[in-house]
Amino acid sequence: MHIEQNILNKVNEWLTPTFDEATQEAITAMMTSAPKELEDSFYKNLEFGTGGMRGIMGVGTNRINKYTLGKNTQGLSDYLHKSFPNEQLKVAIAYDCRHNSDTLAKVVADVFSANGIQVYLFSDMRPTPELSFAVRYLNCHAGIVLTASHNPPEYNGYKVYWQDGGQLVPPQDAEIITIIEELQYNAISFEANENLIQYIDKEIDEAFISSSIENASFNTPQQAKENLKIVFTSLHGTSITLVPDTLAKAGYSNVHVVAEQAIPDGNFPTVKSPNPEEPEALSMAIAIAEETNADIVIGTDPDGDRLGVAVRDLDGKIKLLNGNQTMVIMTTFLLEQWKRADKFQGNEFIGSTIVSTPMMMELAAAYGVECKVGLTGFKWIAKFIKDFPNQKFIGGGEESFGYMVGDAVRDKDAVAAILLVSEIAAQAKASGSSLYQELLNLYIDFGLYKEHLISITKKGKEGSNEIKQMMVDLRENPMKEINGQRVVCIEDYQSSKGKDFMNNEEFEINIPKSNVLIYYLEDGSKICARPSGTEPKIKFYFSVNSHLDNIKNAEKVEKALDNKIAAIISAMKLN
Ligand SMILES: O=P([O-])(O)O[C@H]1O[C@H](COP(=O)(O)O)[C@@H](O)[C@H](O)[C@H]1O
Ligand SMILES: [Mg+2]
Repeated sequence: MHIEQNILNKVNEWLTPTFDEATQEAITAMMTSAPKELEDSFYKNLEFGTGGMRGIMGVGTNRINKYTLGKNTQGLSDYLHKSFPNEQLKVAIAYDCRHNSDTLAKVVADVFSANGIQVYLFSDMRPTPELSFAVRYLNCHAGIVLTASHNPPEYNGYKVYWQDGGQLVPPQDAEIITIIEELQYNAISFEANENLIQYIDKEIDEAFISSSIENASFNTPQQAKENLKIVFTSLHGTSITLVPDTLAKAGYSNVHVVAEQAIPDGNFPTVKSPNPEEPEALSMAIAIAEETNADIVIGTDPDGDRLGVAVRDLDGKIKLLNGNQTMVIMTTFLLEQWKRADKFQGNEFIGSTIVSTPMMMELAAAYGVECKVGLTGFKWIAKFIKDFPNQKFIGGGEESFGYMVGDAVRDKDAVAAILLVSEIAAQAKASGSSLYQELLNLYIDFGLYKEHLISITKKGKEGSNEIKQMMVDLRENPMKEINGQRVVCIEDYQSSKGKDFMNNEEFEINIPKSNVLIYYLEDGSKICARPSGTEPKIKFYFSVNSHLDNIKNAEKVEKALDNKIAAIISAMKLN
């Protein structure tokens, strides 16, 4: 196999004494046994994606290891010193349940401390939203979480937070990358200053739990809370450290924790994928809910920022909701609470993303609040809060099972979202309704919106090129008609240009550029295509909708919409 010279140059650098023996030995072995893997490991440097940097653990510039993360941290330390001269810099660090997350967290802490930066390091694994909270609580300049969220076990990652508690957004991420790229590996200071590393745990936990309860509790009577039977699973991840405690403190005593999945384990042994987006992830919890006659099933991803919810439908069958459905239920509930408490001042907003359900806009309009819509990634919702300090954020979410209540945490937060969804379910049950019934009521008011996501995995350098090519093909041969419906508008977020085919007018898109295409069809359907920024995948999002006149017809209408999505998928040759 031929490996390009520039890749070989990088490989040779990693065979010098700057790198430890184990690293050098691993590289030497790959040269003969796995040249393709060697190429994938070195052909580029890790990049910031939708949710920080993510990659497979191993040797190389395109892998997660102590050198790539050490270099990131050295670059970030330099950038912090430049951004805040003459200040005692402070950072908070958390990590998840993955292999090496704890040791990599210590490497990151060491490098920051070696650069004279005060470090607050969680003494054990914690959910990502707690880190966002801690950054603000401890007045830190930045924060890091060692996690690859729900990715497969061989992955790890580096989420970076700024002083507002939100993840880095452009152009700041590019500025930091420039500094990191200019650094040599031998410029990393690995020698810890232990005096600057302070371990944190209980105090932050208590503050975080109190804040979650304060933000996501809405006067639910104690009896209603006790009557709600919850099954909860942490899917071997971090949320076990806080969620049962938070639910108990909030008054929910009828909680069954899935014991087998409560054991943190980076192999995620009982699931194919620890991602609540995958219907299979909650199957163990759902089985327990069937046995115990529970009302609601809730599961979180390994870093505790996404949540999956399953509830009983009108026939009592357990039904998994998707991220869009939980998002509209939670948002409506919040808006309704604000309305009832007469809290609206005219400057409130909710937040969502361009690939999430358009129903969010309808909800906002109905309550007379603004819906700000950003690119994919919760960091864009957090940025709205930072950029519009005179407006009040009520809540917001995205299709990929993430939700945020209020602005104490500046990233999606499954801990607060679990409380909120429990409040909704408990209040609905107490009034003889159910969470599912509440969703159907929304469909009567706003139309039945059905969304679906397809992800096509394409790994490595070749896969990444194929994904790029698929996006190029979509741009070069714009679809005029899909499944018998005219394409009435196309938005290209890479060129920031849209075209309305009804009046043949072009328009500018006023949000930052990103490799995303959106098609709108004549019948109100919407299709988005984009490469994932966290995994080697291309994603296609479908949204269709229909009027619903009577709850009794919901199942029939939903089925018809499912069929429509299936027909669109075949028309686009994606199956
Ligand atoms: O993976 P998490 O839970 O950190 O979540 C991250 O990735 C998701 C998927 O991104 P992509 O479609 O680019 O893969 C984003 O929606 C989310 O906002 C981001 O925080
Ligand atoms: Mg996550």
